[in-house]
Amino acid sequence: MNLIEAKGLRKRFRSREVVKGIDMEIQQGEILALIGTNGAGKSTTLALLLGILPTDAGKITRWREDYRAHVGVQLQATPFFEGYTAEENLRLFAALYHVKLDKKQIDAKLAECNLQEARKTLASRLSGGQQKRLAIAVTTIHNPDLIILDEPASGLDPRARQEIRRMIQQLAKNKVTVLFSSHDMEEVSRIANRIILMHDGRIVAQGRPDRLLEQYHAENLDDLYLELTDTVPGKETQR
Ligand SMILES: Nc1ncnc2c1ncn2[C@@H]1O[C@H](COP(=O)(O)OP(=O)(O)OP(=O)(O)O)[C@@H](O)[C@H]1O
Repeated sequence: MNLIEAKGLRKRFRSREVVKGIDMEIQQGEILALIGTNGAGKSTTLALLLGILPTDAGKITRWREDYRAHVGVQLQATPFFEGYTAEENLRLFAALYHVKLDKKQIDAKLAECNLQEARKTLASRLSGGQQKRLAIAVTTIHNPDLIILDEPASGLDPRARQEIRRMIQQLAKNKVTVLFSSHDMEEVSRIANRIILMHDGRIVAQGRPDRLLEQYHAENLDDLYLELTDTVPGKETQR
C-alpha cells in the first residue's frame, strides 16, 4: 500500500520552477531516502507532499483524510522547550499532541532514544547526538504512521550516527514508515530500502540501492550520485 502517491507535481516560486513534474510514492513500511544536490527541490517536494505548500500542478493521493495527525516531521533545527529537561520536553510534546503518557511509557520512550541517563539534563545542554535522538522521540510521540526526518544525522560523529540509524531501524520494525533526507551516501546505503535521487527539480533515479547500482553500473552510491547530478541546474538533464 502507498501512504502517499504524487503524480506530475510542479511548483514555481515567482518565475522559477523548482519542482518540474515529479511522480513518486511513499510505500507503507519502507525506509525511503530522498537525496540530491543542494537546491534540487527536496524540501519543497516534502512540503508539497505534506500539504504545507499548495501545488501548481499535479495530483497527490494520501492514505487518509486526517493524515496530518498521523505524520511526524522533524526539520533540521528542532526547537525544544528551552529551560526544560529531556524528560519534561517529552511530556510537553505529548501534551501538545494530546497524548497521555504514564511513567512507564515515558521510561520506555527515554530508553528507545537511549536518554535514560540524560533524562534530567536540560535539552539545551544535551550533546548533538542526544538532541537529535530526543528530536526523533518527540517526532514519534503520537505514534504516527509516517515520519519525515530532514538530515537526521548531519554533523554527528560515527557513533552518534549509528545510534540514529538504530532508532530509524527500530521505528521501521515497529511499522512506522520513514522518509529521510541526507547528503551522506554511506548512511543512505546502510539503512534505506529505497532511494529517490533529485536534481534540478526532477527525479533522476529511484529504486532499491542495489538495483540502482546494477542499473547504472556504479560501484557505490557516491559514484551514482556524481554521475546523475553532473549537469548545470537549468540546463536539460542528460537522461
Ligand atoms: N519560499 C521560497 N521562495 C522562493 N524560492 C524558494 C522558496 N523555497 C525554496 N526556494 C528555492 O527553491 C529551490 C529548491 O529549494 P529546496 O529547499 O526545495 O531544495 P533542497 O533540495 O531541499 O536543498 P538543500 O539540500 O540545500 O536543503 C532553491 O533554489 C530555493 O532557493
